[in-house]
Amino acid sequence: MIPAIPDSGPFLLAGARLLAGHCPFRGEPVDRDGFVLVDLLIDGERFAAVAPAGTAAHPDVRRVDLAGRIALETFVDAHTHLDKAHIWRRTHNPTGDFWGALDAVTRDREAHWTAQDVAARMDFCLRTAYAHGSAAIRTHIDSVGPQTRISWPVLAEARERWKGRIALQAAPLFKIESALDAAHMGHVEAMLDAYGTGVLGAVTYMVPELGDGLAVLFALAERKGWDLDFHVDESADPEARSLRVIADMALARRFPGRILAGHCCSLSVQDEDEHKRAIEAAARANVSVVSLPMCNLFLQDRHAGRTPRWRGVTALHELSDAGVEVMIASDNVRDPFYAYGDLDMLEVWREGVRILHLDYPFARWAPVVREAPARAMGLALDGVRAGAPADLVLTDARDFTQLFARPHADRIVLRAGKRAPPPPDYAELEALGTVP
Ligand SMILES: O=c1cc[nH]c(=O)[nH]1
Repeated sequence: MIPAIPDSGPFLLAGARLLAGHCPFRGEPVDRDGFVLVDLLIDGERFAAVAPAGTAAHPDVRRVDLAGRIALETFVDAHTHLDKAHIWRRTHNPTGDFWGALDAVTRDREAHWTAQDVAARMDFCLRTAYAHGSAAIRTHIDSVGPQTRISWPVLAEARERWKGRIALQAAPLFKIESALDAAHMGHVEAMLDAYGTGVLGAVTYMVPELGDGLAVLFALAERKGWDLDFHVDESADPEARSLRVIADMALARRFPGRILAGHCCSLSVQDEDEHKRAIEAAARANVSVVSLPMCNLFLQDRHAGRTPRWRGVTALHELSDAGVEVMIASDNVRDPFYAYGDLDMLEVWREGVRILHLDYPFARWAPVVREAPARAMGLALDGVRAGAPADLVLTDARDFTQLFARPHADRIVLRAGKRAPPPPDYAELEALGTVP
């Protein structure tokens, strides 16, 4: 059990196991998993000192002996859908596949997504993510028909309310064909101007309008100085090749912003030539890729009466080896696209390790839940160093297999030196009317 943490500082967390890459000093012994042992002095909201274990003796300060337990930095979740979350009991996915999800969400959105409904579910999500240790989140916002004008003000209000605790970004979500509809794009542009976070996006797949639709989005993003974030080739069809189309367009236009491509599932079922060409193009165009391992495992290769043979995830190792910035994220939570999940990046990491083999060595992949998504989102993170906010996720694990063997529901999330509240109770969802 993790020892009790004082309610107020100053206090010393002695003998914490911190990833060497997160440690502000060098020269201390690094263990087989890539951790160093450190002492962390916390005073008020900030770290007052970070020192090699055993060297920060403060006789007047309360000492908590972590005895080699792992202390992680907070997480960054670059791809979520806070506007859809927790609608499962109201509208489930009868087939469990992608098309069943799309149809169910459309029905639920048209019937229920008032500002109040979206705001309540979004706030539940943010409290959950905060409790699990996330400090930054990007959500996609379904921007279709009248929903566009309902959801964006809600997002802006949540963003303001969570400022300083969770950095919240958002990208609009609509089919790429809709980029050719001037009225639709007028609404999207107006909402992003008023309430957006400088990120434009859409869902891309192999429709005849793909090139023209992308050109509209690239041109708008260039004019506004926005980044781009796409849902790309979320499919088992090897002919789904929009990742390369996006990368080629970025190169041709010398796009100056950041581009994040989510899913890219079909990349891992393409023939060797196409697979290589797409990866090379993504690397040259500086397109980052976020894999959504839990949602892909749920939706992809699902056929009634047949056991799945494919994990559904993109070629993350090959992308990383080619120099593409790669990361993993939560994606959907208890909605028709994914029936489970809890905006818990430690769960995403644990499942990512298993589904995508993000181990051997574990530490090489640790940036996929923090540094890589932060770069893709353009965020500057405070690390563990004297003067920085005392933000940590304390666990009972002492090595990576202990970290990934258990869910660590007993973790202690420290934000600005104080223990974060636990995740909200599901009973709240009943009271919010999100459950029939
Ligand atoms: O919400 C969505 C939309 C598209 N694809 C997903 O995985 N989730």
